[in-house]
Amino acid sequence: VVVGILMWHQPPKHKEWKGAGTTAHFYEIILGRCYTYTQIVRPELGHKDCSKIGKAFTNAFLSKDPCSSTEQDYQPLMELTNQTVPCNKTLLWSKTRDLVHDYAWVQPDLFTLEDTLLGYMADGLTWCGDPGSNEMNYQSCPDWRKDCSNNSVSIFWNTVSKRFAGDACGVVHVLLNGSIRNTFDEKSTFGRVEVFNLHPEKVHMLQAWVVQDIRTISSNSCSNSSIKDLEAILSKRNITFTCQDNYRPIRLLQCVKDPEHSSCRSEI
Ligand SMILES: Nc1nc2c(c(=O)[nH]1)N1CN2[C@@H]2O[C@H](COP(=O)(O)OP(=O)(O)OC[C@H]3O[C@@H]1[C@H](O)[C@@H]3O)[C@@H](O)[C@H]2O
Repeated sequence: VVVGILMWHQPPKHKEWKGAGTTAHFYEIILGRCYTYTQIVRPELGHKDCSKIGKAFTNAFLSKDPCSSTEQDYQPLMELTNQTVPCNKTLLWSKTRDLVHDYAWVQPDLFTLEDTLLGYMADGLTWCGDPGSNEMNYQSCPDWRKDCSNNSVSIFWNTVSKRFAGDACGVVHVLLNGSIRNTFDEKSTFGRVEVFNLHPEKVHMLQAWVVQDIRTISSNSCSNSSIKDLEAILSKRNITFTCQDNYRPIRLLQCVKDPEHSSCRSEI
């Protein structure tokens, strides 16, 4: 009888992956973030059924192969979290995660994906399930490079990024990193998903702000060859492209963290 009870108590056997496992207390975190967002951060969004949204989120990946995740898996969740971003207020980014959120924090009328309900709920978390169990796999989840690219987390970000770009209108902004060789990376989510889901009949301009690390020598990174590639893609899609080097408000934000740097000493 003891052996039977011990066998019965065996934790579910999950497949071993090379990435970190589901974030501990995942369900409680997304539920709490949903209530925080809808009741405190953006109450103007109106009532959302957070328990339904939480269930739709976990149902998107529980008991499913975490290497065969699809956009379809996330459709019920997407339908419960529709949100309109005002025209001219969409802010995309690539390889500038920290700086873009510092800037969005001081410019609350701009929306990065994290400033929408789904992005706010999922930011920084990991999650995956397992076909052989109805439990989350807290031990490991697929790594994008070492296991598979169609994993639960990557497909989620592709799906929500696609809708976020598709919903944009007016002038869209993107914050790019002028300190790396591929300032515009065609393989990034911005380059692969968002650029191609902007609707030319709604979005007439994409304005790029290219920022460089404050310690690197400032050169005109808007003339970077990868930026020319971005311009070519957009002109084929009938979207005007403009580029601004070291946009002053963002430069000032960088100087907050590095006030003694020579380029920060000019009069404000
Ligand atoms: N927490 C967030 N993650 C992501 C957002 C996002 O908005 N929030 N993403 C993607 N994303 C995930 O971040 C890394 C790559 O970033 P990184 O290599 O720095 O840049 P990406 O262009 O791939 O992605 C940023 C772009 O896509 C949306 C957001 O609206 C930005 O305009 C990759 O795993 C993506 O799946």
